[in-house]
Amino acid sequence: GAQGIGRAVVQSLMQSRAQVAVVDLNRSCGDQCKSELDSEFGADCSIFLQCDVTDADALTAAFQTTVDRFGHLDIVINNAGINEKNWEKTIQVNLTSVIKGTYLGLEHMSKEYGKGGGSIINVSSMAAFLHSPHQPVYTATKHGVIGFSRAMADASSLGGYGVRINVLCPAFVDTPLLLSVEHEDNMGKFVKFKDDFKKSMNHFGVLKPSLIADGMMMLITDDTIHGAVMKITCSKGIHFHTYEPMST
Ligand SMILES: NC(=O)C1=CN([C@@H]2O[C@H](COP(=O)(O)OP(=O)(O)OC[C@H]3O[C@@H](n4cnc5c(N)ncnc54)[C@H](O)[C@@H]3O)[C@@H](O)[C@H]2O)C=CC1
Ligand SMILES: CCCCC/C=C\C=C\C(=O)C/C=C\C/C=C\CCCC(=O)O
Repeated sequence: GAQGIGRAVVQSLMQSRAQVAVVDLNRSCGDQCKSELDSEFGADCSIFLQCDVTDADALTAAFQTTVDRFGHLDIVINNAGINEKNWEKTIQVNLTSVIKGTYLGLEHMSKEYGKGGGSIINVSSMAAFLHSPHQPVYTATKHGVIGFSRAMADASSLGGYGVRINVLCPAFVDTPLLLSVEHEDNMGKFVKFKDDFKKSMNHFGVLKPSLIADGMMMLITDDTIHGAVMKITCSKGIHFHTYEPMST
């Protein structure tokens, strides 16, 4: 992502000397991000690929271009997310593309395909632990990201893929996405709940994108973390969700 949480994560990755492909639909935002990265880190360390993640062929090509440019892939972050009145599109971006991005990441990193392993982080939300009236379809997609990612993490363990798969669930973060709550195009009929949504933001507080990047770097660098669901909130900071063990 060229803005918001994605932009903060790119900054942290590049400060850690990673080479990064920034994939985003928004060309002007991507060009600005690339020019900032070139000034700070040099032009060879990043590429910007304009791509709609819901276009399966374009996403496949973006992965291939990244591997062609940098030689191999170690980390995939499926971060794109929207909240739109067009709820089917919301599902395509927030869930279907996360699944596609995970499968493509595995094609390029899994030992099953003779590759060297890696790390995939899928971005969900604390909305997956609430059932607020402001965003039913957005909430459903974020539940879906957790279910899919945990199941794929188990598949990776069982199949010896050598790929860690984790989920990151932020509470409210100060990014342009929060502004969507004001717009009927985004909220549809739920726009009438916007004041309630803002009350919830005031109650729970709003996080800085840099803290989400810190959590992301923890998931990337700690190779003991696999199948985990990281939550980041104002009250508890970076912590992990705990699940009841399955009955035997
Ligand atoms: N901001 C918040 O309060 C929270 C955000 N999240 C999640 O974090 C992720 C990032 O969100 P933010 O940075 O806040 O949003 P943002 O709106 O600032 O950035 C999202 C980026 O995704 C890109 N994008 C949207 N549709 C795309 C598509 N079809 N193909 C490619 N790129 C596309 C946008 O151009 C934008 O650069 C999302 O998955 C969001 O659901 C989770 C919890 C809280
Ligand atoms: C109203 C729809 C807008 C959807 C897109 C905008 C914002 C997205 C926000 C989130 O994903 C986060 C949503 C809900 C969780 C927020 C806070 C919970 C904190 C719980 C706690 O601190 O214990």
